[in-house]
Amino acid sequence: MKKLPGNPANNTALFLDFDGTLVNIAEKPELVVVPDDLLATLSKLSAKLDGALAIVTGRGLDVIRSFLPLPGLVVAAEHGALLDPPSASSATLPVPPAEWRRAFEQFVQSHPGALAEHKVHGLVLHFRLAPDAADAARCLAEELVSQDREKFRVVPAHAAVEIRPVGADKGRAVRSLMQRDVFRRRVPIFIGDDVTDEDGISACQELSGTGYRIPEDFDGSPDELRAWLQRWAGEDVSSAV
Ligand SMILES: O=P(O)(O)OC[C@H]1O[C@H](O[C@H]2O[C@H](CO)[C@@H](O)[C@H](O)[C@H]2O)[C@H](O)[C@@H](O)[C@@H]1O
Repeated sequence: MKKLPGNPANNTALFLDFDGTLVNIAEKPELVVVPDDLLATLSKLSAKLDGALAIVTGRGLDVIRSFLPLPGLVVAAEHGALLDPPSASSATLPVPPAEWRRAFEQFVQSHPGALAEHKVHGLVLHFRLAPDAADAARCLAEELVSQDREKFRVVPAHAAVEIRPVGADKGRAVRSLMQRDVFRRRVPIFIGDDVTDEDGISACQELSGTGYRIPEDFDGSPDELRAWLQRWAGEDVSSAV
């Protein structure tokens, strides 16, 4: 376990993952609960960091904006495939073929409890409520991606498997955001919980920053992270956790 900075420097650029990091994992993607005070904490921290705070998530852009409706909050959605505000130079990534979307829907029909999540550039097959379908879900994703490995890849997720464009990863998102005036010359910190967050942590380390992991550094608990963020934001956390 790394020692957490009690009071991180104000020249930090802070990159936060969403699911399993800012909010607890839920049985279905739409069931996550955003605690009442989280928006106020993020808003205060963003102001403290002069806007150098970004949410870097696998969620779709509209979805994350609906969970965190904070004007001016920088977001990298779909693992960095979509930046908001967008980059002038952002490359256009491919979208999955309609047949792949249909194949996921057919899978869901024949595997009760499984869920298909459709994003602009990616597709997720969730099996948290259908654990027996895990192997078949992974096989289907691999089979589809084998048709176009130049453009797409399969990425494991928490109780899910995702098809994602080659070139969409959280490290790329961090490097791109760090070139913006708001983030440039700051010390980046990435906080995440999952294998997809490792790209973001590595990018921060390359840029002389660091990363923290929920399992090791926050006792496996988004509650602990939120309390730490609240203290950093200057809030009273005595009754918050
Ligand atoms: O990058 P993140 O913000 O961590 O998003 C990763 C994926 O999170 C969501 O799925 C995961 O969380 C769900 C809600 O807790 C859970 O039900 C599911 O089992 C997890 O895999 C989201 O649905 C995906 O789109 C994100 O890529």
